Amino acid sequence: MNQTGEPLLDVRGLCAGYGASMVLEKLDFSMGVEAVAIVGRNGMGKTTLCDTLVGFLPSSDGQISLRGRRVDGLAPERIARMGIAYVPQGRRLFPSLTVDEHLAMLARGTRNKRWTPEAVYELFPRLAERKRHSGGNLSGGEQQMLAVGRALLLNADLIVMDEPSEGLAPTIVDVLVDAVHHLVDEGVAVLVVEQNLRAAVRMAHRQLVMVSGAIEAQFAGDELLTRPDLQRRYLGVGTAKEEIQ
Ligand SMILES: Nc1ncnc2c1ncn2[C@@H]1O[C@H](COP(=O)(O)OP(=O)(O)OP(=O)(O)O)[C@@H](O)[C@H]1O
Repeated sequence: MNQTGEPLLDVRGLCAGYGASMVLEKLDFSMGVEAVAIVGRNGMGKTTLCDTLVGFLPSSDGQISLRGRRVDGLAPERIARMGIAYVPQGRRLFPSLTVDEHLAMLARGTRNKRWTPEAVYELFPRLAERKRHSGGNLSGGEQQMLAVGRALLLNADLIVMDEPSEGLAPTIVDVLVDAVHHLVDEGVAVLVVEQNLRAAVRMAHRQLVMVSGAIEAQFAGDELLTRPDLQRRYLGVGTAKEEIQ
């Protein structure tokens, strides 16, 4: 919330889907300048929510507001300019462009703005060492850092990340967790979809559980991690030790 009590992002009664098949069913949530995780079983609509928030998928009903301004119905480029950046699953980088070139492409017009390629290199020193490597030659973790760096160069108020820890080594997940905390300290909100519950809990103090296209429950801190009964009920996992990474 800001000083006027208005949330950064407010989602009300959001409905979206593919043709006749509705996936998001009157979904509600709001968030301030904080990190919030969306967790849930496969196929519950998490990626559909991300795609709808950033305008890749049109909503069929409901509202999405960023600092009180409606963004639903706008084109993705417009939503990005208004302050929502997307780090999609799979990262979508250009295999033949170098790290520097990826960042330079978005750095135009970043004068006097908080996030510059230099600031991204400071946040991820590993990327600075790889400046001249092409996207196709980066490790999964480096690709993820570059994808987050690109989103930062849009000087967004909110970054939506879909499964950022997927396929990454634990030490690289640690770097991402630190980066998310740093971003929030810098005033950038992060909405992160995560299958990895441990990573979700470490990145975000507040976790929303998505069931069949709606937010069914909300947890804070590490309660979900320590409660196998809740994991079974909401995430469909067996025992915490066996299945939570
Ligand atoms: N392009 C599409 N066309 C039709 N149906 C789709 C499309 N993308 C996703 N779906 C369906 O929408 C539902 C929600 O999928 P979504 O990918 O949003 O779930 P998810 O919670 O992100 O799961 P996962 O973690 O497996 O990606 C699923 O039933 C899926 O089959």
